[in-house]
Amino acid sequence: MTGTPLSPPLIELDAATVLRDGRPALDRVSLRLPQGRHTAILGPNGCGKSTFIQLLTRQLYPAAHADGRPPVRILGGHLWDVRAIRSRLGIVTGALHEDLLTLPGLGVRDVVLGAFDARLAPQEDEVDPARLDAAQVALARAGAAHLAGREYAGLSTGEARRVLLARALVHAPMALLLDEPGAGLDVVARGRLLRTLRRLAAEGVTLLLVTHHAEELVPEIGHVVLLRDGRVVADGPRPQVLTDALLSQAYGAPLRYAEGEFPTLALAEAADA
Ligand SMILES: Nc1ncnc2c1ncn2[C@@H]1O[C@H](COP(=O)(O)OP(=O)(O)OP(=O)(O)O)[C@@H](O)[C@H]1O
Repeated sequence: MTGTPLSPPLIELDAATVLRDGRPALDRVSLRLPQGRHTAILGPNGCGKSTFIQLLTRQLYPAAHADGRPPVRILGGHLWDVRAIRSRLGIVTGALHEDLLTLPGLGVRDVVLGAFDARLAPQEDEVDPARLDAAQVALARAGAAHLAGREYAGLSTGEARRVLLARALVHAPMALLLDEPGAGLDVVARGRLLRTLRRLAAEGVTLLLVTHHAEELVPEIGHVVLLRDGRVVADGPRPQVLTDALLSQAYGAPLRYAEGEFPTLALAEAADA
C-alpha cells in the first residue's frame, strides 16, 4: 500500500550529483520513492548504489544547486539528521557489519539495542525492559531469536545478516533500506533470508532494495530503478524495466533475464564467445 497522494515521498532526489575524487558517482539523479512502495535500485558494480546509500546516511553530501533548492529530501524535509533517518529507515549494510566487528565481545542483543541510541552498542548498562522486549520481538521477526545470547563477532555471515535485520526492525521503521542483503550468503541461506524479507513485506514493511543481484528482486518488488554510471537508465514498474534490452544496456553486455521467486540474470549466449 502506498502513501496517500498528500504524503511526502519517502525519498526524493532532484538532479542530485555526488562527486567522488572530482568525478560524479551520481550524476543529476532524479528519483521519487513514495512511502509504502517496494522498490529496487538495481545496477552493475560502480553504478553508484553505495554512493546513493551514503548520501541518505549523510556520509556523503550532494553538490548544491545554484538556486538553493535541496537536491535530497527525506519525507519532504531536507534538514534531517542521521538519528532521525535511522529511526525512520531501517538500514542494513555491509559497512555496519564491519563497524560492529570492531567491538570485541559485543553481544547480539546489544547490537539490536544499540539502534535505540543510534550507536553501535547501547549507552546504558541498565536497559529499559520495554527496549529489551522490543529487541526480542525484532530478533524473532528476523528469524534470529535463538541468537540473542551469542557474541556478534562469532556469528556466521547468514546469522549476522539476520541480526542486522533485527536491529533495523527494532524501531518499526517506515521502510527497510537493504544493501545487497544476500551478499556472501550461500544459496540456501540467501533463499531463506529473501523469504524472511517476503514475509516482512507481507506484514507491511516497505522494502527498498539496493543491489546488483537480480535474484534478490523478490516478487513483492513492483518498481525498479536501473542505474548505470551514476545515471538513471530506467525508472518504472517492474515488467517495463526488467527487460533484456534495458538490463543489457545498464550492465553493458547482452543479458537474459528470467522472472521467478528468485529471478535470474545471466549473460546471453552470444556474449560467451
Ligand atoms: N572512496 C572513493 N573514492 C573515489 N571514488 C569512489 C570511491 N568510492 C566509489 N567511487 C567511485 O564512485 C563510483 C560509484 O561507486 P559506488 O561504490 O557508489 O558504486 P556501487 O554501485 O555501489 O558499486 P558496487 O556494486 O561495486 O559496490 C564508481 O565510479 C567508483 O569508482
